[in-house]
Amino acid sequence: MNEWNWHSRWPAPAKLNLFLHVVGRRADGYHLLQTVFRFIDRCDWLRFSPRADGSIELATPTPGVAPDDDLTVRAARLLQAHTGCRQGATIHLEKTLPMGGGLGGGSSDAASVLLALNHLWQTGVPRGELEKLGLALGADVPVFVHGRNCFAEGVGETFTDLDLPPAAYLILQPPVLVPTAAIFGSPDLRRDTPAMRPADWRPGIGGNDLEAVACAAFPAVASHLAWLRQHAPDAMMTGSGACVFAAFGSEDAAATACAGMPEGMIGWVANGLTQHPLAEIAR
Ligand SMILES: C[C@](O)(CO)[C@H](O)COP(=O)(O)OP(=O)(O)OC[C@H]1O[C@@H](n2ccc(N)nc2=O)[C@H](O)[C@@H]1O
Ligand SMILES: Nc1ncnc2c1ncn2[C@@H]1O[C@H](COP(=O)(O)OP(=O)(O)OP(=O)(O)O)[C@@H](O)[C@H]1O
Repeated sequence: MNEWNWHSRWPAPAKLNLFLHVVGRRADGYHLLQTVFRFIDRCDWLRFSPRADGSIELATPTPGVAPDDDLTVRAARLLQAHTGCRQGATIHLEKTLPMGGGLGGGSSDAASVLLALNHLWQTGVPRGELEKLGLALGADVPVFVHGRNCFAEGVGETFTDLDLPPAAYLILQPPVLVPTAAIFGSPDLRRDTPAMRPADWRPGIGGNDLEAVACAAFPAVASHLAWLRQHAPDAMMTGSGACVFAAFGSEDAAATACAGMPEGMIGWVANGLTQHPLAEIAR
């Protein structure tokens, strides 16, 4: 795709988990999931400048994250190490997505860095190999590299692609940062939901097994969910929280519910994407 170059502004879209079941646990403690990932049109944005000195610099440090720990920097260095590439880059990251929001913001940033620098450095790593590389950075990174809405299994790295109908979502952003590891580590988490066949899933099937634990630990998640359920009974949490969302029949209906939010509640309308905006790169 020739239109992507060093002058481009690269999107890193958010995801929603349209359902999320915990169906088991691996020996290393990671959980076996079944989930449907849907990309939405709310994004972080990245720009890159080339560097001849081979170093990776983040020009816009993320508040609360040391630059060396930032998933963007770690992704760029991982690609360098994997390919032996001697080129560097300065990364500019414009954050829109909340951290610890269950929208996969940091994971999406990392995936877009892998896709963008693989293209800009011309390192030619095939997408399937990039997905595996991404898994070393986090369980949510591979799906953003994969680029298709899908039913995911394993720890979230085995995909069955899905064509999802258009949908408008109202997403509420409780003012808390939910630590994913603490939710998965809770003794109260149910880990034995029976697995389903990907072909049997339809929109509306399944809930989020992490929701009860997150609501108990973070009352703001519970109160936002309770408010949203008055307008849309199918509302649920995405990922390990904190954000909660519901699908509406139209963007107008979602916007009307959004306009009725109580003072101080943060929420916004987003549309489901048919695929990741970088889905065709490196395919
Ligand atoms: C909840 C989801 O957002 C659903 O899409 C993801 O499963 C979380 O993916 P992520 O944020 O990329 O998570 P990671 O950074 O890989 O893992 C954070 C922590 O969550 C726990 N974790 C994560 C994923 C998984 N399938 N099982 C787990 O038990 C592990 O304790 C891990 O140390
Ligand atoms: N570029 C980045 N953007 C956001 N978080 C980052 C970044 N780099 C590192 N992090 C760390 O990753 C943590 C998780 O961030 P992220 O926004 O991916 O959470 P999340 O939306 O809950 O993701 P998930 O849905 O994957 O659980 C943050 O609390 C932060 O410490």
